[in-house]
Amino acid sequence: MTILEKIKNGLIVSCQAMEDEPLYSSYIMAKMAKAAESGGAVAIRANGYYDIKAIKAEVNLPVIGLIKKKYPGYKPYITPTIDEVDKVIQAGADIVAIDATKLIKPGDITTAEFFNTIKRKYPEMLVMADISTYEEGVKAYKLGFDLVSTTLAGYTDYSRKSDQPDFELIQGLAEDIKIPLIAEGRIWTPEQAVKAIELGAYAVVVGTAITRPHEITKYFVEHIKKGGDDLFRNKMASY
Ligand SMILES: CC(=O)N[C@H](C=O)[C@@H](O)[C@H](O)[C@H](O)COP(=O)(O)O
Repeated sequence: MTILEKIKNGLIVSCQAMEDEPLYSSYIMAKMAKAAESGGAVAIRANGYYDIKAIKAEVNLPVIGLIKKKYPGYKPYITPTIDEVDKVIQAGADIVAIDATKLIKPGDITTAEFFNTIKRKYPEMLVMADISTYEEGVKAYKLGFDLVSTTLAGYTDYSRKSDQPDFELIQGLAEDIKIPLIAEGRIWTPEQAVKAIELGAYAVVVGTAITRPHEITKYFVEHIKKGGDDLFRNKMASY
């Protein structure tokens, strides 16, 4: 089975912790990936050379690798230059995810130029386009990317903001591009994951709702507080 066949209609779990997060550790991310594998995930999305390496050693699943790195003066931070691409591939990733927005990347190069450089150097490598709008998704498809993901929807200055997944974008791109469209970003419930697949997504990525316990805790605490406030108000109103 090819990698794309393996991930079809499945759940990809993003196992990422940044330096300022409590679970920042390649050991912990590898265990997170192991847990995701036991639960039936079809692939893992991971950030950083050491995390990717540790995860590849721990699980028998395809890994979508990226390296988040900020360069002064440039906005793209997901695998923004060929140096990060090299490292992602050296770590053993099966797919490399890069910023494929319209934003100019370090070295003043466009997504098209960057993509061509990658494919010249690594013709066999699957490259995922992390995009934020419909136009960027269509452009990535036309450039020859292997997959498109809605990763950056809501995270560029000019894309639609919401606390929900961008279902309109998922549906629009799934209909109009002839390569796998991955639904990613703010998917918190199984119902939302199913909806994304029903709208045409090839697979779904869930990160925070599975692998960022501090955010999951916050989500519960906020709901309890809000519920508690409403309850309190209702109680007061009844006196
Ligand atoms: C915008 C950005 O930098 N997204 C990153 C991309 O790799 C990750 O921080 C997200 O966790 C991932 O996309 C999964 O999304 P969510 O955690 O919402 O399920």
